[in-house]
Amino acid sequence: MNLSMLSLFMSFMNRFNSSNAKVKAKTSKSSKTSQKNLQMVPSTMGETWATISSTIASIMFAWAIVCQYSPHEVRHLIENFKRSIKEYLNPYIQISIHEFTGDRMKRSEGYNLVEAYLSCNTSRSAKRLRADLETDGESLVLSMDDYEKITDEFQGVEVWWGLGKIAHSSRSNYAEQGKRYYKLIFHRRHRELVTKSYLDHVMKQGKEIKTRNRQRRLYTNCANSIKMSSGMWSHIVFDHKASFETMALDYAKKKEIVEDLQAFSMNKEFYERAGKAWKRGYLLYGPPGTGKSTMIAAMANLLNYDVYDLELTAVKDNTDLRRLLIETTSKSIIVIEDIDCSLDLTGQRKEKKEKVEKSCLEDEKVEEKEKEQEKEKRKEKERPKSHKKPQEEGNNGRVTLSGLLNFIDGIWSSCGTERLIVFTTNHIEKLDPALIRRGRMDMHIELSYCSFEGFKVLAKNYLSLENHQMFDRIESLIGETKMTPADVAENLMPKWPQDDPEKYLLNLIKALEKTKEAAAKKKSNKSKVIEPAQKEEVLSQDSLGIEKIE
Ligand SMILES: Nc1ncnc2c1ncn2[C@@H]1O[C@H](COP(=O)(O)OP(=O)(O)OP(=O)(O)O)[C@@H](O)[C@H]1O
Ligand SMILES: [Mg+2]
Repeated sequence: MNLSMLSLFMSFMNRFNSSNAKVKAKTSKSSKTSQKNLQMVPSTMGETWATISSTIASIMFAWAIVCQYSPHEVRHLIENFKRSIKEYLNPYIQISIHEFTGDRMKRSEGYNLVEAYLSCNTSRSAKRLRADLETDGESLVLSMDDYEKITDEFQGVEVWWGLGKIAHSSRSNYAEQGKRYYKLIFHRRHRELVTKSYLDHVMKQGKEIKTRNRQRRLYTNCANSIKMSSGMWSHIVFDHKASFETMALDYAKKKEIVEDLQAFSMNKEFYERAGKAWKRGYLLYGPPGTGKSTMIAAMANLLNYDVYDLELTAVKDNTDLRRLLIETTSKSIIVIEDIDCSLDLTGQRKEKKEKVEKSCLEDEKVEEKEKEQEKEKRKEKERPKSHKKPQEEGNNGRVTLSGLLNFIDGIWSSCGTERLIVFTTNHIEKLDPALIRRGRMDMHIELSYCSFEGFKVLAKNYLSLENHQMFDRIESLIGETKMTPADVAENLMPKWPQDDPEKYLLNLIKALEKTKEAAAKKKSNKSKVIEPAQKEEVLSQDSLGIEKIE
C-alpha cells in the first residue's frame, strides 16, 4: 500500500519536473536575454519543489522499506519515537472509560458513575441529547448523545468529555463493536489535578446522583416469594409512602429519632476514625398496631435506603444467614420483624416470664397474648413446609442465637457499610439481653398507644384538620384510654373524600368512650378475681420487667 502510493507520488513529481522543463525551454525560445531574470524565478521555484518532493519521496520510500523489512525491535523503537513526537506536539491527555470491560457482560460501574455525573450538566451544555425513561418509568432522564462533546470545569480548570462508540471495522474486536465509551480530555499540565482530585469528584458526585435517582428495593429471603433476581434475595420495588411527618408520634421523640438517623448517615468519618463498622441497630418494641413496621418504611424513605426483610424462619442455618448478610448492599436496612416469634431467644428470662404469666391476670396482657397467639398461628401457616420452627429442632443445623449475634456484630457484619439493623417485637421482655444490649441494638424505641399529639398528626393526615372544637373532648378521652394509632387511624379514615370530617371525629369519640368503658369494666372484674396478696406479687414481678431505654 505504502509502496504503491509512493510510486504514484514519484511519477507525479517526475511529470511535474518534465513539464517544468518544457515551460523553461518554450520561454527561452520566445524571449531573449531581457527576460532572463524573470525566467529565473519560476525555474528556481520549480527546482526547489522538485528537491523537496524528491526528498519526501525518498524518506517515504525509505520508511516503507524500514517498516516492511526491519526487525520488530527496530519498528517498535520507531513507533515509540513517533509517539513521543506526537505527544510533544499534542499537549492533551485522554482517558477512556469503556461501557464494558474485559469479557464482563455487566456494564462497568465507572462508566455508570460518569454517565450519572454527566447527566447533571449535560442538559445545560450539550446540543445533542438522548432521553431515556427513568427506572421508575415516569420521568425522562437526559444524557449526551453519541459523538457529542461537552465542557466541564473543576477548580478553574477546563476539561472536555466526549461520548464515543467503537466503530464496526475489521480492526476492532467483534465483541466490542458498537460499545460506547466516555473520553476525558485535558491539558497535560493538569494531569495531577485531574487524576487525583477531579476523577474522585466525578465518582463521588456520580454515586450521589445515582443514589438519589435510583429506585429503591424491598428484598426478601422468603423461599416462596416470587423470584425476581438471582441470588439469595428476591426483590420488588419499594414504594412505601410512610414518612416521619405523617407518623403519629410525639414531636420530641420523632425529632430525636430523625436526628439520630441523620447523624448516622453523615458520620462516615467518625466510624472510620473510631475503627467501628458503619452500622447501627434499632429495636422497635410495643403493642401491635403502634407503627413499628411503618417506622421502618419511614426510616428507609428518610435515608433513601433499600430494605432487606429477613425472614429468619426461612433461613436454613447460620452459614446461610452469613451468606444472606454478604449479599446485602450498603445503604440498606436489614429488618427482622417479630424477632421473638422467629427464634427461641428467650434465654434465661423464659422461666421468669412463665411465672409472671401464670400469676398475672391483667386483661390487657391476656388480650395482647391472644393477639400474639393469632399472629404466631398466622406465621406458622405462612411458613414454608420444609422449614420447621427452629426451636423444634434445637440448634442442630438451624439459626442459633450465637449465629444471630455474629450476624449483627461479628466479624462478618463489617463486610458492608452504612447499614441499619432493625428488630421489631411486641414483647421486649422475651428477648435475650445479649441480643439487645447497647452496641448491638444502639437505640431502643418504644412505640406505644396513641397520644393527643399523635392523634393531631393523624387528624391532619386523614381529615386535613389542624384544629376543631371536638379536639378538647378527644384530648381528655385519649389520655385515659389505650388505643393504638392503628385503631385511631381506622376511625378517622374517610370513606369518601367529600364526607364531613366531624362525622369521623364523632366516630373516634364513640370508639374512645367504648374503649374506656370496656377498660373500666375489665378493671373492676379483675379486682374481684385477684386477691390482694396475689396482686402484690404481680406488681412486684412487673417492676422486675425491662427498663425502657430511649
Ligand atoms: N404511629 C403511627 N403513625 C401513623 N400511622 C400508624 C402508626 N401506627 C400505626 N399506624 C397505622 O396502622 C397500620 C399498622 O401499623 P404497623 O403495621 O406499622 O404496626 P406494627 O406496630 O408494625 O404492628 P405489628 O406489631 O402487628 O406488626 C399502618 O398501616 C398505619 O397506617
Ligand atoms: Mg409490624
